[in-house]
Amino acid sequence: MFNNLSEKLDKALHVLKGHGSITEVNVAETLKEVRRALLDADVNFKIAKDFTVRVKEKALGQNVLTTLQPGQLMVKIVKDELTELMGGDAEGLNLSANPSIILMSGLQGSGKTTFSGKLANFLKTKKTKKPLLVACDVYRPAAIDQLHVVGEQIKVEVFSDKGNTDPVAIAKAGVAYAKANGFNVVIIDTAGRLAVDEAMMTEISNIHKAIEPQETLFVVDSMTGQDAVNTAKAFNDVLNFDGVILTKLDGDTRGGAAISIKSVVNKPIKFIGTGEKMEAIDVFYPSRMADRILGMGDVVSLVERAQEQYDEVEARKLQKKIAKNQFGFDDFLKQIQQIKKMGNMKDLIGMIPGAGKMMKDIDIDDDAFKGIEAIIHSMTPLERTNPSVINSSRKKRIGSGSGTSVQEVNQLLKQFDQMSKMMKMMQGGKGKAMMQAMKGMK
Ligand SMILES: Nc1nc2c(ncn2[C@@H]2O[C@H](COP(=O)(O)OP(=O)(O)OP(=O)(O)O)[C@@H](O)[C@H]2O)c(=O)[nH]1
Repeated sequence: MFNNLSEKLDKALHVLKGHGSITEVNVAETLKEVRRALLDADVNFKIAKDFTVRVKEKALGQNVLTTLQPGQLMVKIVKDELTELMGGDAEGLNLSANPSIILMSGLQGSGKTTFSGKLANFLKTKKTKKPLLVACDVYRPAAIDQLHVVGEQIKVEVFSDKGNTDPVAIAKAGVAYAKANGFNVVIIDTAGRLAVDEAMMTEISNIHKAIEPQETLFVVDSMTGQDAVNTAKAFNDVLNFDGVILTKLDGDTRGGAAISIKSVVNKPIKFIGTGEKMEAIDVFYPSRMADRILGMGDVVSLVERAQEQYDEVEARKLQKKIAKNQFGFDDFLKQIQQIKKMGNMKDLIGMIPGAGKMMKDIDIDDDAFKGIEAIIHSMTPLERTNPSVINSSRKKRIGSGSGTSVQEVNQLLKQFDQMSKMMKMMQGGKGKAMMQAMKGMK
């Protein structure tokens, strides 16, 4: 996420981060570089210019150069301004009505259908709501099918009416169905077009008038940069929407949309989409995003994601197994699956302060665990619970079964052995011995 921008800002702020004396001249030079970095990230020219002017004014106002740690203060000012630019505080959804109606708008392919599913899943699991999805794309039957597939996947009911060509009527019928059947949130997925056009705007505005949603959300593909901002403006002029959803932030987006959208339409970004899976949704926190852009990581979100996957009962079972030396490959597999549920690896690593920069040239694919999983899947139940039985002929069989080499099998066995020892030590509180063991690990 935003690798290029992070790298450029890091370079721009290098001097201020304590790598040289700070003078009025290099502060000015730094700000010029910051502006260049923002422009390269496709941030609107005026926004980038105003941003640096504000940072400069603040720096002057706080007499940065005379403070004890001018560099750090400057970085803080940049961070605060970046946070402010992206919206200040996080803003949630208004779900006070029963049912609360949420209308999705946006261009075709922006990710409306996917996000509708993600949001329904999010509200169901986190806010214990009972959502209903309503399919209002009357032009593409495939779009209705897609929403049904999503609904099945997350176990949320989908309301549709395939023969009906009137999206307003479907939306109204969907809301009536929700009221009659005890759904307290209605998420209405609408049809998008390839570009902003009058027919689409009239249609969405008619749906909007007819159902009076509590939340009208505008979904936009962050990869489209400045176009995203222009489209947002066009939709906002017609719908006066309540919030923006930025999708595809997991890709190689330059970041311009995330930074500029709030100041152009004066509406908060409420959620971001970070992948194709239903779990790849995050509440948008401007301050955490600023931390990430400035390479400071986002430990809070990382811990939150870990907590979401944390199952106390399972954790206790695991603890007992470790204590009894019974931690096997099946348990290991479960752990891997839990990590995978937390999101894609590059994204997770980017949340660790400093790690994003360190790992920027290393290609971490989402299937980083594929080899390990294949090896474990090729083991027999006995081998999984009791790896010591794995002799050389078993290793050969596992290697050919998993499409890996005997060396790879050996490597995994060795790492697993070291890890088991380490976990045992952690249980016993033998910190020093654990450090010794860790030295031998990759
Ligand atoms: N990588 C990534 N892909 C996404 C994300 N959100 C959606 N997609 C993908 O983007 C494509 C378009 O998403 P849809 O949800 O079908 O878009 P839509 O806005 O409903 O499009 P129409 O129904 O055609 O109007 C699909 O292939 C999704 O899997 C995201 O956050 N990250």
